[in-house]
Amino acid sequence: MTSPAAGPLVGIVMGSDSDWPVMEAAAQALDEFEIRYEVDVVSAHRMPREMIAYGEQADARGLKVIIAGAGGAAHLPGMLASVTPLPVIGVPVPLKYLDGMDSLLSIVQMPAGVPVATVSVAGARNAGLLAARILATQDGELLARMREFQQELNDQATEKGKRLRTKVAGAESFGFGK
Ligand SMILES: Nc1c(C(=O)O)ncn1[C@@H]1O[C@H](COP(=O)(O)O)[C@@H](O)[C@H]1O
Repeated sequence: MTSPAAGPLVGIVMGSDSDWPVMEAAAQALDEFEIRYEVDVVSAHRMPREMIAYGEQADARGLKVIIAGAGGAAHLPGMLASVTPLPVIGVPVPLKYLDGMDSLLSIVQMPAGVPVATVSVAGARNAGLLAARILATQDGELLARMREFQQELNDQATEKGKRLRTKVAGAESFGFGK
C-alpha cells in the first residue's frame, strides 16, 4: 500500500484497457498540473469484488478524487460512488455502436444521494481538469496555477478572435472587443 503522504491523489480507473486511448487525456491534464495519480483497470461487471475493495479503500489510501471511465453499460463510476465518500468524476467512453450515448446515459442518470460528476462523451481532459480544481480548493499554489491556465485559455480565445476579424476585415459587425 502506498503511503498517503507520497501516494497518488487521483485514481484514474476504467473498465478495460481499451478505454485508455480516451482516458489518457485525464492523465495528461493531471501531468500538466503535476498532480500525482494512479491508473488501473477496475471493472464493476468483470471484477466486482476488486472494484468494491478499490472504492472502499480509496480514501484511506490517500486518494482525494476518483476519475472513472467506462463504455457501454458503464456502471463503474456509479458503483464506485456508492462505496466511497470521495468525489467521483465519470467519463462516458464512446464505443463502436451508439456513439457513446449508452455510456453517457448509464453514467449521468444517478439516483439522488449518489452523485457522479459526469463529463461529456470522451471528455477525459475535462475530468482531469475538474479533479485539479477540486484539489485546488485545498491548495493555494494549485489554485494560482489554475488561474494561470484560465488566463492562457483566455489569451488563446482572444487570439482566435483577432485572427477571425483579420480574415473578415471590412465586415463591420464582427468583433465585440475591437
Ligand atoms: N462498462 C464497463 C465496465 C463496468 O462498468 O464495470 N466494465 C467494462 N466495461 C466496458 O466494456 C467496454 C469493452 O471492454 P473490452 O474492450 O475489454 O471488451 C469498455 O469500454 C469497458 O469500459
